[in-house]
Formats: sequence, structure tokens, C-alpha cells
Amino acid sequence: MSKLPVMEIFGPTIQGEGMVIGQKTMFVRTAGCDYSCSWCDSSFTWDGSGKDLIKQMEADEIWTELKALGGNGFSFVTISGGNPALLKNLDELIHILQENDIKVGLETQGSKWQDWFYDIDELTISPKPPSSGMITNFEKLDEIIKNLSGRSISLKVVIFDDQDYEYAKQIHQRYPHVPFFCQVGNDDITTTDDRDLVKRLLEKYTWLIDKVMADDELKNVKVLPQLHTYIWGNKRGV
Ligand SMILES: C[S@@+](CC[C@H](N)C(=O)[O-])C[C@H]1O[C@@H](n2cnc3c(N)ncnc32)[C@H](O)[C@@H]1O
Ligand SMILES: Nc1nc2[nH]cc(C(=O)O)c2c(=O)[nH]1
Ligand code: SF4
Ligand SMILES: [Mg+2]
Repeated sequence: MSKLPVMEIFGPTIQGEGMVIGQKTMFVRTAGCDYSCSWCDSSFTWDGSGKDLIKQMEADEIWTELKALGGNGFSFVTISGGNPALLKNLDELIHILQENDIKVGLETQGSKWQDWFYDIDELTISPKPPSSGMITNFEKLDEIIKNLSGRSISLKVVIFDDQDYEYAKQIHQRYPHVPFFCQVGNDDITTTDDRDLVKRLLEKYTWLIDKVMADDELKNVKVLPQLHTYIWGNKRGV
């Protein structure tokens, strides 16, 4: 079996974002990303600051660790990163999970394709708006969305400002048949003052809801908070 660069394994917790928000789940976070979003809340996976935490693990070792942490109390595993779509050999882990009746969710930004995307039960694609500093490769994104037509996927755009909002709309209009989520951006990813953070995140959530409600062009959309930050703030591993 080949090795995977694992940054952290944690849970059980709830999925705080997107199409299966609230789902009880374990998390596997892989190291490495082809992007470097200005506001990335998981930059330790790619900026070198977490390099001592990276463990090269075989898929069956990851499964053993998941069971050690979660016991018999889980039926869902979410794979995130970094960008897990950089890892060609992630199929080994996905297959072990499925052999054990575990549903698999995965978070990626839509910059890379892998054939194992077909095996993911809930795939979240999260293209990055202008505030991230990243440029979307629409040729690649078109290909990914086309390949996955008819499968359980969603698009989730994080929104920080008006320009991001316009970008989100552009994404929804380009792929109108893909379930579409807008998510509040967290612009203070280092504070430990949870009360102040939650207060400001709620204000931003209100701002986003008000904008969508007043917008006749955005109809079939779900507006969500990044739920885990309202509960645990910027804490890692939850
Ligand atoms: C850390 S990323 C890892 C997966 C993949 N690289 C991606 O971006 O989709 C997981 C999710 O967190 C979101 N995210 C990252 N930083 C955020 C922030 N400061 N506020 C809100 N969401 C954030 C990303 O947009 C993505 O949807
Ligand atoms: N609870 C919880 N939900 C999440 N949804 C997406 C996450 C991520 O970092 O990819 C995440 C995370 O780190 N924690
Ligand atoms: S694509 Fe995801 S992991 Fe990579 S920098 Fe952006 S938010 Fe962070
Ligand atoms: Mg996160």
C-alpha cells in the first residue's frame, strides 16, 4: 500500500459546512495545496508551519486511527485538506472506508480532477472568489462538473465582500443544476476571543442573508454559516 501525507485525523464532530452540514463525521485532513488563499483557515497544511505534524500513513493505518478515535460511533468520514485532490492514491482509503460501510465526503476547490471523485458519496467543490487572490481555471472546473453530472455534488462559495458575491452568482449561473451554497467567510482566523468572533460572524451572516433575500437573480441557493466556528471558534481539530 502507498503512503498519504496526513496532517490531522479528528472526530467525531459535526460537519460544519455545506451540503451535509450537521452530519456526525470523522475528519481526515491531508497536507499540501496547489492554492494559497489569503484567508485560508487551514494554511498550516501548506505554508510550512505544520510540517512537523505531517505523518506519511498507509490507508489501513488511517482506518485504524479513525477506529481508535471514533470507535463504533461513526458512519461518515470527511476528507479535507489542503487539497486532497492532489493525491492520486487516495482511492485506497476511499475503498477501505466503503468496504466498512462508511460514507465518504470530500472537500476540494475544483482545480484538479481525480478518477476516484466518482466514488465519493458527497463531494463539495469550493471555487475561490476574488478575495482569496486565486484565479479560477474555468476550463478545468467545467470538465469536473461535466464529468460528475448526475452525482451527489455541490458547489460552495465562501463570501467576504460584494465582489465575492458577484463571483458566487457567476458560479451559480454557470452551473445552475448543481446544488449551490453560499458560506460566510471568517476574516479573523487567529483570534481566541470566541464571543467577539461569534458576534462578528453573526453580523456577516445577517449581511449575506439580507443580500440574497433582496436578490431576484439568486433563487435556488442555500445560505450557510461555517457552523463549527460559531461553536468552537478558531480551534483546530474540531
Ligand atoms: C480549508 S479548505 C480545504 C479543502 C479545499 N482546499 C477547499 O478549499 O475547498 C475547506 C473549506 O474551508 C473553506 N474556508 C477556508 N478558509 C475559510 C475562511 N477563512 N472562512 C470561511 N471558509 C473558509 C474553504 O473555502 C473550503 O470550502
Ligand atoms: N467541524 C468541521 N467542519 C468542517 N467542514 C469543513 C472543514 C474543513 O476544514 O474542511 C471542517 C472542519 O475543520 N471542521
Ligand atoms: S484551496 Fe482550500 S486549503 Fe488551499 S489555500 Fe484555499 S482554502 Fe486553503
Ligand atoms: Mg476548516
